[in-house]
Amino acid sequence: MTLVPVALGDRSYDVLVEAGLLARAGAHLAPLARGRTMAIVADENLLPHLATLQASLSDSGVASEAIVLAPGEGSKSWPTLELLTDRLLDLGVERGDHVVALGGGVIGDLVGFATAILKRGCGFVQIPTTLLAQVDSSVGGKTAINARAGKNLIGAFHQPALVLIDPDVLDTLPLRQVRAGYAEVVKYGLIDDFAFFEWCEANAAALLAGDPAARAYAIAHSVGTKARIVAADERETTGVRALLNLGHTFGHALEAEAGFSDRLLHGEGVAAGMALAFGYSAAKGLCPGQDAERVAAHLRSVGLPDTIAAAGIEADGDTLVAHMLHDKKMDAGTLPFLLARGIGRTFLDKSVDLRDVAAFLRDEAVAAN
Ligand SMILES: NC(=O)c1ccc[n+]([C@@H]2O[C@H](COP(=O)([O-])OP(=O)(O)OC[C@H]3O[C@@H](n4cnc5c(N)ncnc54)[C@H](O)[C@@H]3O)[C@@H](O)[C@H]2O)c1
Ligand SMILES: O=C(O)C(=O)C[C@@H](O)[C@H](O)[C@H](O)COP(=O)(O)O
Ligand SMILES: [Zn+2]
Repeated sequence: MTLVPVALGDRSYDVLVEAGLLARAGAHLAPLARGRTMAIVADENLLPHLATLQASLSDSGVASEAIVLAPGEGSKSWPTLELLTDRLLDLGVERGDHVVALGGGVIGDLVGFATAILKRGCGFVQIPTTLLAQVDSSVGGKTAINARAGKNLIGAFHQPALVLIDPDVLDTLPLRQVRAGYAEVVKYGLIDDFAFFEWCEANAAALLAGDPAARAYAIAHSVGTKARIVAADERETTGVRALLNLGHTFGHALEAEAGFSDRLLHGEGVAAGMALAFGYSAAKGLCPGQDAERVAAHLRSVGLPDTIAAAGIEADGDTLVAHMLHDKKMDAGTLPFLLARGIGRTFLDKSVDLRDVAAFLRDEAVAAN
């Protein structure tokens, strides 16, 4: 068992990582259940894992009620939030209860936000079931739904009370989803950890093939990095946590063009976005061109998109920049960008001219075609 503490004062919690943990989750959840029925929220693709969890809770003497939602990014929406909060209220969830989010980043973000606002805040537990959720979204307390204007625009910071990670549940995850999650793994190397990027280059194939040792290392290392960054800047106010947004300003714009649908998964948008951030940094002379090419080559080698075209998007630079104006990092009319001086040397640049970004994206789209 790997235990990663997330040190946030009275909001501190543990992340437990262990193969087979789902079948033993009941023992960890029973103290949070307080003898009451636990609500579990999952999506339709998680029914076998839901059954394992409910059996484990039952073995620990905890009754549970499942709420099963439609899978996919579309569930991070007002209608699903309304449906979910109504169901939780019907179940009589109290402020002292802990709702269990069993699923990927969609279920985690949605349940996190629902519990942040239900009765002005009740508890929740993350049991992430995608690689992306195990290495990133289940930790750190960013919760949200999407708005017509863009990604994650309605949300709250709300930390879980516990995160239980069972890497074995990834055995049922489709390869495309594993790849998308891998984008957030390699992100940690690109931000500030060149040695981890080298580990990724050497071990990506094994990780994507489900090798248990590669999985265990990637998850523990990623969660450790995320916990460190979140503890340093919980609410993204000092610029430290903003580093986790590498590739996301570009990526969210691409996701918006895809209509927040399965056409482009979040991790795929982030992969293309990171390649664009490195490409733009190289074009501005901030980063060696060979580093930008090395990042793009690695993403291509694992089957992730490294250009706007490879992401399946046809929008022009101005259209993409228009989406970026909704980015939550906007500050007094300027948009700070995560750029790079090299692999593992990401920084926040507050002097980027959006007209320049639009021109870069125009050129990039032409070059890739
Ligand atoms: N809060 C954060 O810090 C944070 C970080 C990164 C991403 N996110 C958000 O996470 C979301 C993406 O999450 P995701 O990539 O996990 O997608 P997801 O939650 O949509 O899950 C991907 C697909 O895999 C299925 N699935 C999940 N677990 C499975 C399993 N074990 N076996 C078989 N199928 C399974 C789901 O039903 C879904 O169809 C995006 O909305 C993104 O914005 C949030
Ligand atoms: O935890 C963070 O901080 C992140 O930025 C992690 C990202 O991978 C994640 O996609 C996050 O939801 C993006 O944040 P947002 O503030 O741009 O919505
Ligand atoms: Zn992300």
